[in-house]
Amino acid sequence: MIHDPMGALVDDALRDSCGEPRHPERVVAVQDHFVPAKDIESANLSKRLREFCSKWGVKHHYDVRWGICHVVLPEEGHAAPGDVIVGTDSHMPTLGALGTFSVGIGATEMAAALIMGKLWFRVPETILVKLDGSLPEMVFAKDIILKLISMIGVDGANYKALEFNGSILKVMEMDERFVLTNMSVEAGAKTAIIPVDDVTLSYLNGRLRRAPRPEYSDDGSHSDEISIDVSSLEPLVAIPHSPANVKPASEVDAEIDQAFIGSCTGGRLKDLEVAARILRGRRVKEGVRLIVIPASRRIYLEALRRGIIDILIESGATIGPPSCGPCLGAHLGVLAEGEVAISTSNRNFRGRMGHPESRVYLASAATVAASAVEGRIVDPRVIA
Ligand SMILES: CC(C)[C@H](C(=O)O)[C@@H](O)C(=O)O
Ligand code: SF4
Repeated sequence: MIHDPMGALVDDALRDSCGEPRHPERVVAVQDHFVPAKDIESANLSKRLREFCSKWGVKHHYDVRWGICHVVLPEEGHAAPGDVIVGTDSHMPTLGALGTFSVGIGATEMAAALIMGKLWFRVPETILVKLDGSLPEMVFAKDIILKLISMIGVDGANYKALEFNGSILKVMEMDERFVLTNMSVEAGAKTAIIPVDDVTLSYLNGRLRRAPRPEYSDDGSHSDEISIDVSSLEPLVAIPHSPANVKPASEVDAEIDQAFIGSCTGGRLKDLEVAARILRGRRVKEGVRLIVIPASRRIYLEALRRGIIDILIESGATIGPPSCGPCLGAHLGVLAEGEVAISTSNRNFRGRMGHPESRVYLASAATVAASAVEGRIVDPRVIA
């Protein structure tokens, strides 16, 4: 997978190596970060990726409108259990929720992978993360993964694989599973995986382009094990400037300027649905900007059909086109100096969503929606 911010670099690296893609039919290109183009530089990047695709015969090219790569690949059937997938984005492990081995790589490695059709990896050790219990009201996968990151730290899983298992997975839908694998990266994980089960197979039904070949861990193959009883969790927030800096939402005291519901870990249908449940019949606080960006056009369409978008707009939200949007401070909601945002995205590093003196808090869609109503960070159970 190659996307718009990296396509030009991959093209340069290919040219420097005098090579060409061996299997263009295995390449997927997605225009998602700076779309629709926000300035001349991003327009040029998008153009370079388009030219790359036509030059090398890359047919799976998802241009402006399709959505974010980590959402589009699974939706369009490009991630099958057992696949080894590489992509020029750090959140590639998201696809591990479908039982793939998926990792992020740089442009030169991508050039090598394209030319050779293979890459070298050291097999990562696997930490088993056992999630048992039952999720309390208004507690979601985002709260579970924030809890895990706070327990092991931003380097706690460096070059390791995180495997999620336990009784909670049996009742966890795909939209939530992707949140766990996506944000494993924020704990340093090389990749993440969830064993393929009926939930995976029913999600894949009708989408897949090839037969699934699920792989399962051997007994005793994990280097470590972490258990979390999710019954004891409450809505959590990562406070600036680290995803490991986690506190209960009820203990955070912060007024907000902007609330963002979107990104590859917070713009799925489930997130929009949960937000609409809270925002129905309520108004976003005067002075707060609520920006909602469905992570793909399929999600956008489904949210329209279900009346979710109406509820969000009536509450005062602005809806943006499927893209990464403000997640990396690119466009559609960049923060000014001193501004504070709460966001369903995955990173709150200094300056991530705009000015270095802005502050970003991370939370579930429920916590973000409730905070938009109150104008300050709150535990969503106070208004749910
Ligand atoms: C721009 C891209 C290379 C980057 C990444 O690899 O993660 C982005 O998606 C991010 O989330 O910071
Ligand atoms: S939504 Fe954010 S985290 Fe995800 S790929 Fe885009 S910029 Fe990266």
